[in-house]
Amino acid sequence: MKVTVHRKAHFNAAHRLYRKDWPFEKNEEVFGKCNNPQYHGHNYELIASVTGEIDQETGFVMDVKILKDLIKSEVEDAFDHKNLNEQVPEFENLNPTAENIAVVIWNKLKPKLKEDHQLEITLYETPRNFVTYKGE
Ligand SMILES: Nc1nc2c(c(=O)[nH]1)N=C([C@H](O)[C@H](O)COP(=O)(O)OP(=O)(O)OP(=O)(O)O)CN2
Ligand SMILES: [Zn+2]
Repeated sequence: MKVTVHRKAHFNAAHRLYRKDWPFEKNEEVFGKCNNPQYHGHNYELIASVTGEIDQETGFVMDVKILKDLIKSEVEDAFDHKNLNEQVPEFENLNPTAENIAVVIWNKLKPKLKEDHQLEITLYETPRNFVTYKGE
């Protein structure tokens, strides 16, 4: 019997959507206002969902306090109040779209979980735009 534990978190970050190897005009055509060199920010809302068997002794799939601390050390400390393009090494050559941010978060958290735990990341970039990634 598998159960999923969810933990919500948030971080604020600035970004610009563009490719360094494209001319400004092409970035403008593809990414529009998100290509503004002045950057813009989002209040990202994150949901990390861990699925696994309930431990019969503790009754936990995973202690949520441990998940909370992992999200803080791996995501919030790294991304909160940062310029993703300029200050977060993972995005030096990776466009910080919601899709790519979700994959980066999954890659940071998954190795910290038990091997038989599945992880799904839900990332809201705005209240109406969100992505999900579960490592497939
Ligand atoms: N597939 C993606 N498309 C877009 C992404 C993304 O990460 N993945 N990101 C952006 C922009 O960064 C930004 O999120 C879009 O802002 P905006 O269009 O203003 O979003 P809103 O939800 O505020 O827009 P409403 O029209 O008010 O719903 C663009 N595309
Ligand atoms: Zn944006």
